[in-house]
Amino acid sequence: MQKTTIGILGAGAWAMALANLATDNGHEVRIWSRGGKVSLSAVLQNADIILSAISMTGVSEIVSQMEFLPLSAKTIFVTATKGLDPQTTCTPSQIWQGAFPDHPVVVLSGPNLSAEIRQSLPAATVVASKNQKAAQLVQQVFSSSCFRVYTNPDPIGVELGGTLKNIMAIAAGVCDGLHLGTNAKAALVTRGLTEMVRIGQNWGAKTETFYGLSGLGDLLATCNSPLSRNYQVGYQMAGGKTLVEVLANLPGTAEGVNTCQVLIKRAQEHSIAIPITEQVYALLQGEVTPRQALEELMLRDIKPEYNC
Ligand SMILES: NC(=O)C1=CN([C@@H]2O[C@H](COP(=O)(O)OP(=O)(O)OC[C@H]3O[C@@H](n4cnc5c(N)ncnc54)[C@H](OP(=O)(O)O)[C@@H]3O)[C@@H](O)[C@H]2O)C=CC1
Ligand SMILES: O=C(CO)COP(=O)(O)O
Repeated sequence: MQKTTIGILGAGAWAMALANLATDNGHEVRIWSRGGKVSLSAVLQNADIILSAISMTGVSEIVSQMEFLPLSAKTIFVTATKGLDPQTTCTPSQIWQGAFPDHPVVVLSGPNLSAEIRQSLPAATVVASKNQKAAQLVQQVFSSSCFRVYTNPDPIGVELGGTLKNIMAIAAGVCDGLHLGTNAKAALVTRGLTEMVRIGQNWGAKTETFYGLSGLGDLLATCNSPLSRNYQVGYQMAGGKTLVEVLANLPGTAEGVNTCQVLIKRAQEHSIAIPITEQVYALLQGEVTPRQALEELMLRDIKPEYNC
């Protein structure tokens, strides 16, 4: 395929794993980070693709900086951040699209623990956009024998899958940390997926997207791996540490902590039932112990599995 120029925003674990994939495929990659030597305008100049893999806390800020910088009219934006904006509850792709309405925006999300990808272990992901050509170009740029990339026409569904599973990964870490067993874990992950689908439907996402790689796939990866920072938050809190203690030693970002807070706000505004998220939030706030959170979930009113 043709060689493209890719500007990558962020130099964290995920940004560098994606940079390696594109470099290995022969593309020109320029990396920007706030502490780095290369200027933002130099990284953006004539870029075919600008990929953001910065934490949610930095997205609005970087978007505002970029609005005043020159861009190629053909530039495609790719967002790989898994979080929600605390002020607006918007997803990263909504922020990028709002600021750059004339450019295609592609969401890249899937079961992609960066430490495994950097070892070239096999993995699959999804690139989703309303602009099919843009998604196909990004698919080609990152596809390889160890990284299989699928396209998808539901960006909000793909993005929410990767974002919401972080909360369930915290809960799964608690489940394993308390040694609650395989039945409990299966129940948690399954009801967690139901909760994710309910939130997604309210947001206008397609239900089937949540049963794909970016939903169920990422849920399975992060709820079962000690490599997941979100899982580690829950696991270590179940072991008696406070959130502050866990975050002080965590390598990198656990987006589920902030996402949980934003989701509580959004669920209240839209009357969405999110019992697991509520318990994770109460735990993170120090309002309940892991055992109390478990008890609250187990003793909820009994009811049918699905609302028919
Ligand atoms: N690691 C993984 O396995 C995966 C991560 N993701 C998602 O990718 C995103 C980044 O994760 P990850 O790379 O692991 O996190 P890291 O903590 O390793 O890196 C975060 C990056 O974001 C930058 N950043 C943070 N705040 C700002 C800001 N205000 N302005 C500019 N840059 C900022 C950091 O810069 P600095 O170093 O200067 O602080 C750093 O480059 C998250 O949303 C995560 O959920 C998605 C899939 C896989
Ligand atoms: O999103 C991820 C894997 O797909 C990374 O998970 P953590 O952010 O919990 O490490």
